[in-house]
Parts: sequence; structure tokens; C-alpha cells
Amino acid sequence: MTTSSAPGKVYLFGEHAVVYGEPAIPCAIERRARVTVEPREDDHVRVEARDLTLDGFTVEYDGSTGDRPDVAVPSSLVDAAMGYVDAAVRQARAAAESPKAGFNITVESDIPLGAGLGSSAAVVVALIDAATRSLDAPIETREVANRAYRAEFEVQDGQASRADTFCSAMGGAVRVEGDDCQTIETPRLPIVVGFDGGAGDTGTLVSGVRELKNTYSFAADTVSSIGDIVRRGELLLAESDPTAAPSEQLLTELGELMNFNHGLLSALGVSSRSLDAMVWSARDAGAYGAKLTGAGGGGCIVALDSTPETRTALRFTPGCEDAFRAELSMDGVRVEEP
Ligand SMILES: Nc1ncnc2c1ncn2[C@@H]1O[C@H](COP(=O)(O)OP(=O)(O)O)[C@@H](O)[C@H]1O
Ligand SMILES: C[C@@](O)(CCOP(=O)(O)O)CC(=O)O
Ligand SMILES: [Mg+2]
Repeated sequence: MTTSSAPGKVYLFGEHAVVYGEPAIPCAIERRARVTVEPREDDHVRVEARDLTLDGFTVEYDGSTGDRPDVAVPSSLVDAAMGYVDAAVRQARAAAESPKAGFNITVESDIPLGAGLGSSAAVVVALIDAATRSLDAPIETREVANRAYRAEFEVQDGQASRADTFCSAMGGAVRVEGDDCQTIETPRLPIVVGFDGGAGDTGTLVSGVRELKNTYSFAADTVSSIGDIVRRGELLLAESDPTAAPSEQLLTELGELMNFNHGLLSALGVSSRSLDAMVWSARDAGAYGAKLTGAGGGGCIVALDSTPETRTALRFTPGCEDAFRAELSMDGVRVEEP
């Protein structure tokens, strides 16, 4: 039995645009998905995912035939829910060169689903790591990231960047531009997350942006402007001392860029009333800046504030269900005691 865990993330800058080759800077946060994998004698895959959907469920199906599990919900819902787990199992089998390996898989996660904190990437990364280890065929962390990207790419119909999966596998802050993935050093940023209790569908939101971008040249310009914001942001981070507390000037400038980034994401149609309400509430409370994080449509915002003010304001914001400080997680994927 092998258990691996991997962190979720927030985007400081650059979600969506990163799908089209612009750079992005996600930061891993101390909210993790844990996946326990036990190899089986047969080629079946049994998945226990209690955090999945409202009530969670357990299914067993024959992974070799591609038969769907026999459960009393529409199969499209099961496919949507199981897509990432299925794709990660395929990647783990391929990496271990064991196409018929069967597994008992248990997924536990502190990361809300579909909320922009990268639950899919964390589950896929932890699953690939644990499954390959359980077959005595461990792979390097960068290869876990690569396989996890291929799983997300498959599930999101070819519309995925390497950002979420690389960040979850490596931990810390990272910079991703196309296939170029690097870890970067940043000062400890005072990250606050607000969560509206909702979710957005990553595939659908990415398709919406793609359509706008293909229809309007100004939407394509908006995507490249997001890239400009990220380049500006990474310069600020590169010039700062990662071992010192972030300066007031750095936080002010990063906040301004985050505000701008949110405006452009909003123009691309991926914000929502509750995300906007949380963003404004954070700004009114004195946050340096605030933006939605991840695919959008509902879910989470990320703000910078060293004081408790933003958290307090968010907790009183209608539509905000939870607000918490998110520490940067320097640990990416790691093995856990089962
Ligand atoms: N705890 C979990 N157990 C099983 N699958 C999960 C879990 N968390 C996330 N997933 C998978 O990830 C999907 C959500 O991913 P996505 O829409 O990309 O949102 P995000 O990555 O922002 O959370 C879920 O529909 C499910 O397939
Ligand atoms: C919108 C996007 O840039 C980020 C999606 O993040 P999340 O799955 O909502 O956490 C898509 C991607 O990079 O694959
Ligand atoms: Mg995701």
C-alpha cells in the first residue's frame, strides 16, 4: 500500500492565457490531496472517492475493458467525475509498463472540487506517484508532472497547460510557458483565499475563452496582455529577495498587477457575480490586490493581505462560504505514511 499526497495551488497570474503559450505563475498551497494505492491480483480498478460529488461514492469496475461502473447516476456524470482518475490510472500503467495492473485506490482531499485550487492536478499527480511506486516502478517528479499533464490534457480535450500539474508535482512557486517549466523563488507572500462554495467546469470555461479569442482580435489581445502582466510580475519577483519578508512596494505592485489580471479575466467572461463580490470585498478591506484563481466561473479568489482584514471582510461577504490564509507549500508530491 502506498500513499502519496500533492498540493493544490493558486494562480498569482496567468491562468487561461497559459493555455495559449503565455507564461503563468501558480503557487502551491498547503491544501493537499492524498491518494492511497494498493495493487490488486486482477486488472480491476476500485476507486473510493468520498469527497467527490455531494455525497461521494465507491465504485468498482473492470479497468481493462473500459466498462463503466454500475451506479445509479447518469453515466455522463460518472464519466465527468471519474475522468481524471481514469486518465491518471492509464498514465501510471503506461509509466510502469504494466498495462493490466489493477488497483484499489482511495482518494482523500482538502481541496474543494472545481474551485480553481487545482484539485484535479493534485489528485492526478498524487495518484500517478502512488500507483507507480506501488508497482515498484517509481518515476522522477518531473516525469510525474509530465504524465499528469498528459492526463489533464486528455480529460480537458486537448485544452490544458502544464501549469497546474507542474506546480502540484514540484511545490513552491513555478513559472510555466508552453513546455518550459521552472521553479522560481519568491518571498513568502501573504496569500488569502475566498471560496464561494461553487465550482466551474474547467473544460467549458477554457472553450469559452478559446471561442472569444478566435472570434475577436481584441480578445486575442486580451490574452497577450495577460502575458504582459505575468512578465511584469515575474520581473518584480526576480528583483526581490526571496529570503526577506516582501516589501510594501513589492506587495503594492504585485497587487496592482493582480487587479489588472482579474479585469482581463473578467473581460474574457470567466468571472462571476460572487467572484467579483469577493474580489471587491478584499480590495475594500485593504488587500494589495485580488483576482479570481484558476478556471473561474465560481470557486475561489486569491488576495494579498498581511492583516486579518481581508479574511474578516470576506467572511461577511454574501456569497462567500469560506476564507482562509494559504501558506505557500514548498513540498510538491510526497510519500505519506499510509
Ligand atoms: N477528491 C477527489 N476525488 C476524486 N476526484 C477528484 C477529487 N478532487 C477533484 N477530482 C477530479 O477533479 C475534477 C475537478 O477538476 P477541475 O474542474 O479542473 O477543477 P479544479 O482543478 O479547479 O479543482 C473533479 O470533477 C474530479 O474529476
Ligand atoms: C484555466 C487554466 O489555465 C487553469 C485551470 O485551473 P483549475 O483547474 O481551475 O484549478 C487551464 C489550464 O491551465 O490547464
Ligand atoms: Mg483542474
